[in-house]
Amino acid sequence: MGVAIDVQGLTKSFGSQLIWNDVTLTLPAGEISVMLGPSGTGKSVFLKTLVGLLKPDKGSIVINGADLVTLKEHDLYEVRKLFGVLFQDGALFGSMNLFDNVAFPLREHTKKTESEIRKISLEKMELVGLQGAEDKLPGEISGGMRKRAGLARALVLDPEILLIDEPDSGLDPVRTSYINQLFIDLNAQIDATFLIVTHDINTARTVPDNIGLLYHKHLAMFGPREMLLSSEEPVVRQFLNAQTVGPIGMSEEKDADELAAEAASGQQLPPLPPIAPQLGTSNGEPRRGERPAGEWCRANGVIPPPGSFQGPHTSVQVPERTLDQRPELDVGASLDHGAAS
Ligand SMILES: Nc1ncnc2c1ncn2[C@@H]1O[C@H](COP(=O)(O)OP(=O)(O)OP(=O)(O)O)[C@@H](O)[C@H]1O
Repeated sequence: MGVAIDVQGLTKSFGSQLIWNDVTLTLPAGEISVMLGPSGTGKSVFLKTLVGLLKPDKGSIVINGADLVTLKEHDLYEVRKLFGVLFQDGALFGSMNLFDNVAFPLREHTKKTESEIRKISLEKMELVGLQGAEDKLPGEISGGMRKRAGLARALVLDPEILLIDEPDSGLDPVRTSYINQLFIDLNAQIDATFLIVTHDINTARTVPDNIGLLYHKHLAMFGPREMLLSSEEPVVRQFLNAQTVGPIGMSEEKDADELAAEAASGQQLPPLPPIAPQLGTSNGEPRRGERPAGEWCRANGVIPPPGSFQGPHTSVQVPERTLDQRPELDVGASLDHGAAS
């Protein structure tokens, strides 16, 4: 279970508006990847393109040897069954109760009997902690419950790929933690490939195996979590540390004058914070894509910031870093776990 998605040279525009150009990355099978980026950089457009709802101008999206971009409508329909998608608001039908919402894809896309549908739907509702809420209408429940109902619905067809758009939008930090834990536990149980779009920096730091950053109409970087979290690239540092100092401005990237003024006033990005330990499963079983903490840093001669990986269960020794071994912008767009083994 869980398939890799191999994206090569993907480009998307709407009319004359280029959204992103030449995006190349591999989402590794069974791992959790997070896509970050300032508002409007086309993260949702990327998810919709992956699932075939939007057609790219150029490039390929290869899953199990088939390129989604060139598939005929009928074959695309079949490949789409590999996907479960959780949209921002759960995208539930307001007039249907939660059970009927969750059962909907099974009734639409399978020939299962009503008793089979009931069994599967209740099982997925239990998985996301919604047992007992079957008869509630979407309008009667909280945003967090709606997201979990959307997740149960995304799971009923046993997807091999889960695309999740801003699961934390509108959730308080505690519920965000619960839903993040749910993703990690689900990933360990069902072994699907996850791609999560988020603005939540804590989620980005602790949940994924891999992180990508869309910025200025391209994929600025994509790679193992430790690579991004130890990166000295200004745009990565600014974004992952939620700073105003750096190349990203309020509406777009800052121009040379603004950056010069920032430098002249002595404003600098603060030092990198420690790399937090990756969140584990709640039952202590290893994650699908689990690697020893600090492994990427060790393999690449990068010293993580002081205090990194200091969690309840981890304490790691890493060697001296040589600066010229640091990853550079753009070069990490394809994963190189081989280097880390
Ligand atoms: N169907 C469409 N037709 C035309 N333009 C679109 C369409 N869908 C999205 N866009 C444009 O693409 C750009 C990227 O939108 P998208 O929603 O993917 O950004 P995002 O990175 O997900 O933003 P946010 O973080 O704010 O949710 C926006 O300028 C948006 O207006």
